[in-house]
Amino acid sequence: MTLTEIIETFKTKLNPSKIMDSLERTASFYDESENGSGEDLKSNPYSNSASGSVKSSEATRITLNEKEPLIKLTDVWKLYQMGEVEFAALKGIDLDIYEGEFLVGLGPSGSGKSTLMNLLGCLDIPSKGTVFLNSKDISELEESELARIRGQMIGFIFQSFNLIPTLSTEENVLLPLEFQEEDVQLARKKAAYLLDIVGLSDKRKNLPSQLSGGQRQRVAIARSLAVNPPIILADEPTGNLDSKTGDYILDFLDGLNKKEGKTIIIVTHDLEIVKHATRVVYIRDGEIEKIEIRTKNESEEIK
Ligand SMILES: Nc1ncnc2c1ncn2[C@@H]1O[C@H](COP(=O)(O)OP(=O)(O)OP(=O)(O)O)[C@@H](O)[C@H]1O
Repeated sequence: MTLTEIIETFKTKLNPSKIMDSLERTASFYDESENGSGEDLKSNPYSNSASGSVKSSEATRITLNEKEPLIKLTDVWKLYQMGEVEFAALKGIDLDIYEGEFLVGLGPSGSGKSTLMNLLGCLDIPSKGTVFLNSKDISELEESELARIRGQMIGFIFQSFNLIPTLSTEENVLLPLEFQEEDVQLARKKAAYLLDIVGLSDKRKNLPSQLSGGQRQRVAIARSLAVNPPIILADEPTGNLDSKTGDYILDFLDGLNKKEGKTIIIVTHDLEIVKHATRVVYIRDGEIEKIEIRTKNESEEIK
């Protein structure tokens, strides 16, 4: 199925005209470039320099100063109604996350890690308490405003954020750029560049079903980086991966943190991930059990 055919299918079912217009422009660009434009898609479209970095030249500090948290949770509760019974998945979480941290949330199954990630990623709002993103109370924002901020600021590497099965690897990476109304030609250069840095240039035409689990995870990473967000949230990024692919992904995220200053937040069961952390938050039964600050030496000891 060609991209144009996929768009026609979507059109008849959904008809979100703005997105469709944008996708159509992409399709026409594809059709033209299929004939071979000979352009260099591997030069870094995020930067004027050829440093091989995702970092854009316009990347700047988000918070006013380093003492101000990028994300702040105060007395956050998440309650689920189970028939007559109310279940507290999070019980009064207080947590400040600063720009440039590599924060790992560790906890057993059912401790509330994914619930916490949904709140940190502004995908959900707390039942009680407040989540501030760059000093803005997220529950006071309109859904459209929240979606816009989320789209610009946060890249998600979640197992549940599945790739769209009918779109190729490259088209999946292009999607967030379409939502940001990125110039089609630049968007395509960005997608090609990102697929190159996650080592999947040769798979750009493949559908997700034609990729291994680790390759799909790498596409999800490329997609999460497409809009060059300053915050990356990852829920079990190494889950179901062989150790080699898992290490590759963690080293990649580590590089984004150390070289690009991106804020990385990961929740996991995987103790191996701790060695990359600047702080480890231990979660148990919906509460923070303890927080550990890690120095470089401690991180190296674990290796
Ligand atoms: N929509 C929901 N309705 C009711 N209970 C829920 C809901 N979502 C999560 N829970 C419960 O909240 C608790 C925390 O769930 P959560 O998914 O955050 O845990 P987790 O630490 O991420 O677990 P895992 O490591 O197994 O993914 C669990 O007891 C779960 O059953």
